Amino acid sequence: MCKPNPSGANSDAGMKKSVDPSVVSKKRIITRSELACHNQPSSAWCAIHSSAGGMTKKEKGEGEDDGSGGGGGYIVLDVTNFASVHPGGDLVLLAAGKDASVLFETYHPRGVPRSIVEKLRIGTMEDGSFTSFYSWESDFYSTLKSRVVGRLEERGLSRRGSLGIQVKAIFLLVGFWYSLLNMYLGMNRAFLASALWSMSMGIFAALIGTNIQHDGNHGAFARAKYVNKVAGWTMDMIGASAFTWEIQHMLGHHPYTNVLDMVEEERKGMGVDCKLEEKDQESDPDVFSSFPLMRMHPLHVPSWYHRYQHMYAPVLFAVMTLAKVFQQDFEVATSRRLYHIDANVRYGSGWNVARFWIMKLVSMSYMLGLPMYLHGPARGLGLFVIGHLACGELLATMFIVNHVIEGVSYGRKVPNGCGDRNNDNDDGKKVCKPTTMMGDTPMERTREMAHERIARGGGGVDETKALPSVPFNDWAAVQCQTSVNWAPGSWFWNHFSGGLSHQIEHHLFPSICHTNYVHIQDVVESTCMEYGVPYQSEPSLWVAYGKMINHLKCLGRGKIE
Ligand code: HEM
Repeated sequence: MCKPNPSGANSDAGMKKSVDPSVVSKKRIITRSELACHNQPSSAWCAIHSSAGGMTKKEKGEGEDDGSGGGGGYIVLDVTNFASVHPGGDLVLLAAGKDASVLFETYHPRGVPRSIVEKLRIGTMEDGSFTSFYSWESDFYSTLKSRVVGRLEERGLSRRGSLGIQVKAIFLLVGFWYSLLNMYLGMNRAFLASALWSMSMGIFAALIGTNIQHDGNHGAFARAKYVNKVAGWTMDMIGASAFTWEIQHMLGHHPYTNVLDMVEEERKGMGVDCKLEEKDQESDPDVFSSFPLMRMHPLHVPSWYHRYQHMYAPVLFAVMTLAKVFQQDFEVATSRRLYHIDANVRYGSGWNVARFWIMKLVSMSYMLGLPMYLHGPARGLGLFVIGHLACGELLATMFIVNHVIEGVSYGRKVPNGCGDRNNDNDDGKKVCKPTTMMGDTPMERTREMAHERIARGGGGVDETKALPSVPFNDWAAVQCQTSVNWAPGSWFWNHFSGGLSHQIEHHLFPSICHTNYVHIQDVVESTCMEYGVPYQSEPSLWVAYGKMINHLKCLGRGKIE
């Protein structure tokens, strides 16, 4: 329940329209539950780490040292009215009601002027409101940003949109509708012919998902926000909800890749489901959404059947999109939450809910209803399922290898320190070093190697320079520890996968169009090397797939707890 606050800014009236920041003291203390109330398009407040705002203590309005080193506290912005003028469109609303530091940092490679942040600022979060997994102290990410933006400018490339993505989008849309049409028209031919067209439709749907909607919803398909919106809607065109995808992918998976909140896991184990605003948002839904069917995180309790998960995983992957279209979308739209993530920011609006139902109805009528009418109920249903199986298999194959694979790290948030040798954390924060399934810490290994390289000199290394300090839980460094590339530098695979083959670059720069990843890959890799941060690449999709299956096999045996 949302409680009124002393200033009245959060009263019922306050919920209807945004607060005029000029009349609200920037020193006003805002609680976590108050922030959580402003979680809708009609009233959207978000918290960002004060260092994300790039502000000094004086600018924060606190006057005195708060002990945060300029980066410990959180400021609160009211972005309700700003959404209509925001260059990234209504993506800014995704931040509503939450700690939006990661979104704020990652979607603005050129930064955001302080004056804008100050204008939107309405207060400061109560001390201790959030305990984040991440550190923002190192200059690793800011160096990456300036080098990547510099490279794109040098080559005359736009950060968002490209001719390549637009031509490809037309080809994929034509391919999808042409396959669907041929599937309809095959009613007097052998079932096999229609089944092949249905598979083709499924493959085009998967590629629309990774190439058009993915960039569109990340704000990377084009410079114009309306074009991005339409590109994002292609998700609904292929039958799934773009809103649910945004909640799961942009609010869950991207900011908190492979991180598991152990308190929530413990609660779940005991059957306790506390209020949304009391839940920790820092947990990646992608690593636990398939549990207990599959064990994708080393801290999940293994069951006997997980021993066989590497065998049945490819079958489960294939039904993945069916589960999204028929179960997850409806559950999220009606409950307005996805696991621990508040989905009100999208499903709290009547227009959005109407759009959800209309698009479901329309897409189901041409993808399922019409084939059933033309081919008969059983054949029509069969064709629909065949299309989805092809779509699900391709999507999962290209996606899962990026985060569930030998060598990749997993993070965990725990209540009282980590307690084991590998994970002693010296700063009292409730985070542990990301480790692999085997318990090693790639970050430590990479930094040791970097120190040795520096000591040896040569190989382009400046031995007069010390290795820059990067905490193991630096946000950008965590992305490099938890994501893996395959076929890096390959123009073809980058285009085919919609940039999934350059997953490290994608996680670091989600708002940069995927056609640019081949142009920035070497910049990211060399900066990682310079800073002693892991950068894992597999030579091809096939090698990555083999390693993913092997990894699932080991996880299934419950080798490491
Ligand atoms: C929280 C307060 C936010 C403020 C004050 C803000 C402000 C801005 C500003 C000033 C720009 C223009 C930057 C430039 O020209 O390089 C911008 C661009 C953008 N914003 Fe935000 N933003 C906010 C949150 C968000 C969030 C939460 C998202 C995504 C979920 C987002 C996505 C984008 C995108 C995609 C662009 C275009 C980036 C580009 O041109 O490279 N913004 N924003």
